[in-house]
Amino acid sequence: MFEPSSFPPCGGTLPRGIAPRGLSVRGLCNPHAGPVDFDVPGGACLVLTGMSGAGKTVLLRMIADLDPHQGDVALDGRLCRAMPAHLWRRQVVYCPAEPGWWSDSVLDHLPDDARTRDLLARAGLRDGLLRDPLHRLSTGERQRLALVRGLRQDPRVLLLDEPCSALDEATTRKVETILHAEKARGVAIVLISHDPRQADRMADLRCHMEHGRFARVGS
Ligand SMILES: Nc1ncnc2c1ncn2[C@@H]1O[C@H](COP(=O)(O)OP(=O)(O)OP(=O)(O)O)[C@@H](O)[C@H]1O
Repeated sequence: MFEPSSFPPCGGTLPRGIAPRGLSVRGLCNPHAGPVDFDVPGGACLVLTGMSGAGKTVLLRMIADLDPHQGDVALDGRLCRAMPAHLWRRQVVYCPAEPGWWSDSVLDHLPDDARTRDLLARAGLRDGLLRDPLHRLSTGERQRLALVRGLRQDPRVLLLDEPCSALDEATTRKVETILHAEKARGVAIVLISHDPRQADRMADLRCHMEHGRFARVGS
């Protein structure tokens, strides 16, 4: 059974000012983005903005430990580099702008149970979609399904790359209601959005990226 607490914090003194709570990022960089430093407490949403190519996706992929990087990322003072990758990614869930699927069957990706059906309903998705082949689903349906798949892991951190880019206004609001509920249960969210109104509705913290760096930081 997975026990996050079985990975101890790094002794009494955490390296380079890493926060003892929430998501903490210090000196994170690779050739395409960074270095950046920031903290997202549990229950808060950092909205990441910036022009196409600014480095937003690269930043999320480094936090998820999917791209090579230097610097430190920690959750509740526990360093990513001190933890097996699969355990890190079970807690720190990345939902890409274009979700990947390893089979065409929705049921290969998430179980048909009450929790899934509840999440589907809250995301505005019909139950019957569980029996459909993935290639028949719309872009927006696949986008929301990927979010449901991520939420099924009960993440501590959600890294969301334009999760509503294919959605209409009403469906976007349903997804935002889900994200507010995740915040209320203490999940830290990093959300890439090109929609200023969504940023206003969701952001507790804001960072605007230019050329791989944070050009503006605010709340
Ligand atoms: N593995 C790689 N090799 C070479 N260049 C890369 C690699 N990964 C990312 N880049 C480059 O880094 C830059 C930042 O890419 P990134 O995908 O993070 O942009 P973005 O801010 O998410 O843009 P968008 O809003 O269009 O999604 C881009 O110029 C991209 O081409």
